[in-house]
Amino acid sequence: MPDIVSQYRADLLHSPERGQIERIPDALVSVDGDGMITSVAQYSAAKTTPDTIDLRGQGVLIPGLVDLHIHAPQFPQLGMALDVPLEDWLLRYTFPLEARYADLDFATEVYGAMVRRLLAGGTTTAVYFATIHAASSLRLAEICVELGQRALVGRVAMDDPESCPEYYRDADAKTAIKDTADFITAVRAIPNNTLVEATVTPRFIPACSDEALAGLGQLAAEMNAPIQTHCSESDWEHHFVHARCGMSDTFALDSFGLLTRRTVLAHAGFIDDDDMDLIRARGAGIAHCPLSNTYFANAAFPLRHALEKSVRVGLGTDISGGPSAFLLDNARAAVATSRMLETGTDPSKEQHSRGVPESRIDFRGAFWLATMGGADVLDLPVGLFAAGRHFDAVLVDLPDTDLVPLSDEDLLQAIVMRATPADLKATWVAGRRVCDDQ
Ligand SMILES: Nc1nc2[nH]cnc2c(=O)[nH]1
Repeated sequence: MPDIVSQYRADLLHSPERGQIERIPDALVSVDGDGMITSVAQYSAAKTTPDTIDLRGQGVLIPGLVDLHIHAPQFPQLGMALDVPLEDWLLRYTFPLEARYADLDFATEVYGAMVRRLLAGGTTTAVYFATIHAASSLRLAEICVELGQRALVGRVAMDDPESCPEYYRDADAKTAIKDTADFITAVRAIPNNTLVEATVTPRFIPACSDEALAGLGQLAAEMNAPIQTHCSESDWEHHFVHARCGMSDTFALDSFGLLTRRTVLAHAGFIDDDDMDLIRARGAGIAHCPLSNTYFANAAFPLRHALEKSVRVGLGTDISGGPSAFLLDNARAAVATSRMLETGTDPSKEQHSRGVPESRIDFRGAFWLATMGGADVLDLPVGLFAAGRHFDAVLVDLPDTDLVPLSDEDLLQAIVMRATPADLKATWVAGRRVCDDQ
């Protein structure tokens, strides 16, 4: 095992179990040359080196945030074009923007700016959809390696001429599958790449032919690759798949070999109990994107029900279906939408018939989703300060927290509910400080 190369003296705040938080004041975190935590101890009891980095008085250290769903090419339209339904949005705004990534210079500029912005916002692990373009999708993976962000990156497959415009689609199913295989091989060949993995990425069932979906399922199995796609996102999408496949997205994806332990399903707002049981049985996970769902989903994802059925769930910003690149905006939106689902929203209805009882989560659950929940979906050893986990961390210095004494719970609630990117003072991924200008 590599020797200890860094030690951090800091106040730690993390969530080992859903619903629980743990604060370790004045801790010493030891990290080896691979960026792996070797021990977490009380400072007074620990053996230190003279170079220990003392973060006391500069804020509290939380685990890095895990964003399970980002459309990297949509970063330039963040906060825009949210006034139309999903199916119009794709055709009017999003496909024309994504088509521009045939231009490698444009891709390099946008992807560099975006990865820097996300690191400054504490996103240490990101799951990206890129575009259909092999070269610029590879450039995104290279930029993540260079700037030090842990990531899963997918070259998007979409070949169905019925739903994808001629100017932006794969020529046919064979091209979609071959370009995906070549992309995975190319990402695996990036020099010094310990951070980025390539995914098989059928955009969603409506954009792909059956031949492409089946071929991509087979490819994922052959190359042991992770998979990401959209699932039961909106009324339109959910009914489209039922009409075409005669079953839900979940069952259809499974029939194509696309529902595995390594699958991340974005949104999943319309999944029912049978879908949840199948998702749990296959071990797939869900990227819950509450801000995006507000605009495109037509309903609130039954988050707590899914968690109580032991479905693995984390959070996604869904840039740019959601208007914020900051994952904690989605953590607080997850709290808000779960409470609206529980209470209901139509005041003309009686209280007892207005909502779905026992739907709410609180700030503890939201913090867990943003850290450990995402780590769990990806089976990555991040999300927690413990030996054997990567040192992916964020230093948060929330203003005005010294005006009255705060309990650990108060401090965490304040971070989850009101921190902004400006309150994040440093970000580390695998022991490397990746953000100097916060
Ligand atoms: N939110 C969202 N849903 C999709 N479904 C298919 N493509 C997309 C996309 O880019 N964003």
